[in-house]
Amino acid sequence: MTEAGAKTIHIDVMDGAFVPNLSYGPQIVAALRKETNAKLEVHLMVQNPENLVQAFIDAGADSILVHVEATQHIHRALSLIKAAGKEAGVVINPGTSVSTITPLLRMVDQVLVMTVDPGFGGQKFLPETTAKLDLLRELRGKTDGYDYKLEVDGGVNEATMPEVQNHGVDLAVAGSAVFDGIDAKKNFQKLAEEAG
Ligand SMILES: O=C(CO)[C@H](O)[C@H](O)COP(=O)(O)O
Repeated sequence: MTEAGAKTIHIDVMDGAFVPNLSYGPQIVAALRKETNAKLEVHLMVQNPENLVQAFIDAGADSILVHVEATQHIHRALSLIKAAGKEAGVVINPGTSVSTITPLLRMVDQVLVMTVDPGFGGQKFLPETTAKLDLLRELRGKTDGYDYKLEVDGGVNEATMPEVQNHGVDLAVAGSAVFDGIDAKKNFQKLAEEAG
């Protein structure tokens, strides 16, 4: 993917508890770190992410995203990431409103708005989530100290990319739109070209 021009690799970590699926741990991040200088963005879909952030920092993550729904100590999780000099992002599921994270917006580098319920690739984009992008952009525009990037994840493909771009996203995660089919490099380049 980096040969195709990808600057960031989004790594989905799932624990089989916060989401009904299981993926991998920090070893995969450490292995990738040895192979690439691309930005490694770790999306922790795990319960109590504050217990795991250090392991992913040690493995070489550049940025760590934690779900507000996954912990009673979201401020602690984000503080640990920031204290290590890494980028910190907060993630909200489709059923979570922006007001849940407003006390955190000053401390984050990124807000990831899930455009599907997390757990599986290949799901259908939920258009009702885009109102949150507008609100987050509006808040960022009018509030001193809000300096986060806006990101979406889930169901992003050639058909939905223009829609999320209309809502002003800075970053979009694409899974199946890139990796389904026979030529992931070509898929990525097509999507990146469309995004401009
Ligand atoms: O985090 C996810 C699943 O838990 C995302 O949905 C995934 O990263 C993107 O996959 P796709 O582009 O196929 O929807």
